[in-house]
Amino acid sequence: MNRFALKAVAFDLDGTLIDSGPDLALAINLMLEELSRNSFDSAVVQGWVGNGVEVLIKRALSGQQTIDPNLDDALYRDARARFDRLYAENLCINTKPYPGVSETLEALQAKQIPMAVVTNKPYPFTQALLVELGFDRYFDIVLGGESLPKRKPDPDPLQYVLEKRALEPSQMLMVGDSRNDILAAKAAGCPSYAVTYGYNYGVPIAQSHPDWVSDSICDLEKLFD
Ligand SMILES: O=C(O)COP(=O)(O)O
Ligand SMILES: [Mg+2]
Repeated sequence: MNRFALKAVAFDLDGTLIDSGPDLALAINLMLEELSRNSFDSAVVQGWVGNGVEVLIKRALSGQQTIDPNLDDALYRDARARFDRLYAENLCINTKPYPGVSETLEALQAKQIPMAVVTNKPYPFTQALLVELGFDRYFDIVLGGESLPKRKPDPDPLQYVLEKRALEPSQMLMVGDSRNDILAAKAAGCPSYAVTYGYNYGVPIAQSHPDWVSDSICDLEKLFD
């Protein structure tokens, strides 16, 4: 992979820039409680993060990673309304940036590297968290999981950013924690950098064959020297 071609970065959010899993699990368990359903260990719920809120809620209602094909749509819609309220109320209780994230964003901005957020998290939660954590000033493009008709692992959100920036796929690095990020990057033709600390359904991210894999986001900045 020719790192010298790199001119821009697209970052995943949950599990890459911020450890939002505990607050997502809290909101899911409060939602399940309101629906008089059993709650789950935070770690179990965090293992279901990565395909957006609809899939997360459907997994929670199914009680497992594989969504029950007979899940009632009215139940989902009721649960979604409850989750949206409960997560908005508990958005940033325990959510914090991973080590090295602030320094990396600062260093890339100093190098004038354009940065985008491409997340499967709904846009309103994404934007509110970026503002709350003081990260919104780093990103001129922020796409949520419901911003476009298709989300990661489809390449569409990355292609949208490439078009806006008039860049070739090889010029934009996708940075993520889950196989959906790496699949989206490969489908768009973008190189990918995976961090090992996020949420990837308990599977090592190296199995998705990113171009770079690291325990830390700090190594990323050196690719832009
Ligand atoms: O909300 C999710 O399911 C995951 O969000 P992410 O794409 O930022 O990891
Ligand atoms: Mg993620």
